[in-house]
Amino acid sequence: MASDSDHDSTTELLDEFRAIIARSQKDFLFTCSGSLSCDNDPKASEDANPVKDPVTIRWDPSDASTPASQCKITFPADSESLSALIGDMQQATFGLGGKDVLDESYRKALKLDTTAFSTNFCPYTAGIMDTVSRILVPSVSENQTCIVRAELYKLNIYEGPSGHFRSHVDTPRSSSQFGSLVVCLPAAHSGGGLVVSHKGKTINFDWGSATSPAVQWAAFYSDCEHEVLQVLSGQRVTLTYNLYACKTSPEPDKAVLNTPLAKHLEALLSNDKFMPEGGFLGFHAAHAYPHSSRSFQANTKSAPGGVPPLKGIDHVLWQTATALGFKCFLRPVIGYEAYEDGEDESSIVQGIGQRLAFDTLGGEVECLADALRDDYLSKSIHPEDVEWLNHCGRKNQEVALAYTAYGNQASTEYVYSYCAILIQVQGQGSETDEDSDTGMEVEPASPPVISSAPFGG
Ligand SMILES: O=C(O)CCC(=O)C(=O)O
Ligand SMILES: [Fe+2]
Repeated sequence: MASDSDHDSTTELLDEFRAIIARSQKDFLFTCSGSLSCDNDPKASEDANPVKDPVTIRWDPSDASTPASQCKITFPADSESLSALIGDMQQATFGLGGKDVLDESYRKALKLDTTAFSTNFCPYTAGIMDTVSRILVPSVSENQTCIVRAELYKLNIYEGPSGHFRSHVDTPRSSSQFGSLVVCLPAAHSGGGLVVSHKGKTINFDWGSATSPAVQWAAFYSDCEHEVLQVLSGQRVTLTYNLYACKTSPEPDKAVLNTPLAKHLEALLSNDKFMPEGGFLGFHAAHAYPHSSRSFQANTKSAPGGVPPLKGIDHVLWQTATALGFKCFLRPVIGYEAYEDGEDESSIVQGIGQRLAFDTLGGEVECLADALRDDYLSKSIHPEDVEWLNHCGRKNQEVALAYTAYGNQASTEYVYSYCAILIQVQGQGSETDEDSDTGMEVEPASPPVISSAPFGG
């Protein structure tokens, strides 16, 4: 039996580790940005001015008799030259509860799909993807390669005086999508700031206030809420891209073991007085992750229960625990209504789902939590059996599984899930048998590998 002093020493270790996690969490960025000058200064070096050729867009005219020469625009562009393009664009919709909706009070913007336009702008040659990989796709060791891919999604124009897009998250197109990239082309406008928020922090990218022509951009984790404020005048022209990541090596990154976080986690987990009966050390993930249906996964090559690319502190904690030899699970945290025996009033309690993919994902967001609860909550572990490193940080009602109520596209295949990372502690007396019943489905291979990246949606 554990004595009082054993208990005190493990409590102290656990509290220290909680403090380290809380501090580290603040260090992680959720967005990055840049500006590429379009001043054609012949003296500027290529590094300082990577957008050498003017950015050009060519598009399909809505009237087939319009000559191709009139369906081309070069940036920086003024209102007059943008008018032909604007005339050939359609109103942009957004996703709400699995349906595409046109509602100008929520989103007023024009769009062209990638089937209807092409551009010479390339985020790789412009150096944007290097910055995005460095900042948003956390470090991988030399023996790990990570493929980061940007897929052009839309051309949008938000026009003054009323273009805007209210708060939403970007609908995940596959479990390997981690982010979104917005590239704002040089065209005069005012207002229209892109405001990105995460855990109480907010950043406003106000591209309309640039004093000289530039291609300005921002990338962010696509589960972060964001909005386009009202454009007051002019035209705000953007290219949007979906960002995908795929780690190709199953090796945990040993470099993470040199951090204070790793030293403390090791001290805690190697202390045989800590959770002597075994159990789980849990962390309410800083980010939400795509939750997909098994039938959808069966049709793609992504493995059921596969772990999506983790973001920020979530990635670091996972890497650290796996590099220390512990098994980790990424699981949805579900809020559901429960009735106490003999009570008439229900209360919202949290449950941990058995896996991050389930059988009956439908279009109706409301059905999702119910379906999940019925599908596998009964078999899963209870949150009270977990030693938590942090609080959930959301009001109980918001712990609901999916929150793509407002997305930028309708989806019935992927929604985001609030998640927990669970680190399995074996305990002294507990079985070490791989097949011991944890109440959890085992991940394939060594997460966070995605064995075959389902690039694209
Ligand atoms: O134009 C922007 O800055 C962002 C647009 C956006 O959020 C979207 O298309 O989903
Ligand atoms: Fe968006």
